Amino acid sequence: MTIEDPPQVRGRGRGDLIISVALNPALDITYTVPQLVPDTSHRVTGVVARAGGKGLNVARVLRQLGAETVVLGLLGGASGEHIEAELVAVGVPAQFTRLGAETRRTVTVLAQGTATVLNEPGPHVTEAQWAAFRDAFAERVRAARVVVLSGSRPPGVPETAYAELVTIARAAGAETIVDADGPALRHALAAGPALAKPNAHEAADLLGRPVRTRDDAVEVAHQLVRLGADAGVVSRGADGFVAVTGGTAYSARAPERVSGNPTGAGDALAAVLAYGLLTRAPWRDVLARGAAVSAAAVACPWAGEYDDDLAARLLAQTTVEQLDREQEPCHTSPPR
Ligand SMILES: O=P(O)(O)OC[C@H]1O[C@](O)(CO)[C@@H](O)[C@H]1O
Repeated sequence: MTIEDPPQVRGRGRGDLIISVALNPALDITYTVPQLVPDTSHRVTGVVARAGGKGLNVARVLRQLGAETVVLGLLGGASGEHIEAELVAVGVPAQFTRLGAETRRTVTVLAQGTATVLNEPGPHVTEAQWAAFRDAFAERVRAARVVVLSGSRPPGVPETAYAELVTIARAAGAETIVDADGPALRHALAAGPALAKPNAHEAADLLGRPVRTRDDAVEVAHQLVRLGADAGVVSRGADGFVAVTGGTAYSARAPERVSGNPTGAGDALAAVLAYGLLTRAPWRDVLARGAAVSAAAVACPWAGEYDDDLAARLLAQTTVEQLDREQEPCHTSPPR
């Protein structure tokens, strides 16, 4: 199956639910300083604390897109309570497996158009807590059509975690998007997700060298497909992203550079791709919308939302370029 060929059989009368998995949510602290200078102290001119982590950002954008979504994740301590209260306040449904330890914080320092990000590793998760989460996921995924698996794993969650969740989701008839890196991405690819979406930095590991150019990104997107995904998308920050499915590569980019906070732009792209899988919109339209919405997310000061008006204006001028078809080797395995 390629992304362009919608599956003929849908689930057992399931609705339009998209699950966004948040194994390592975070209280995202964003500081603004006039200038960031290492080895000096700084007066912070702006402080914002918001519920974040990739899974939460994806869910928020899905909600803004009009999708029905629920966050499934792991949470603990006072920052966990803050996160849960905030999700209730913004109307994003969530179901968390409780941890004894404190949910992490991340710190983003905005200065002169740059964003410096410090991500804590997260709380330790026991085997029993991971098993409890997996059971809750297996139950809930039966009602879902699409699952987004994004972000880092807290200590204690195995590197096969996303692979296990892809396998459970596929068995339940739901499609999966994986946004991860390192061994977690490799294992998840082998489990056959519908789509993998690392950024260029995260994908470098698969190429064995930095992903610098568009050609590098195309090469590694093909690699994502060879390793098991139906489609591979590699995001390249302000340069947009490349997407490969069915042996064909596409490049999409917003028509202008948007200044602001790029944190969470990749999460906005993952949300649009998930919504595209759900609606089976034409692939090119999904890619154009992904480029417009992720660029419009940069205009918002915090991760997990995008500027609606800007997204509509950018979308009207976004073009998706089809690149060369890859020459398939003779020994490729048959499509699933
Ligand atoms: O899960 P990680 O890969 O550690 O990334 C977490 C961070 O990334 C963001 O989700 C932005 O992509 C932030 O909200 C922050 O929490």
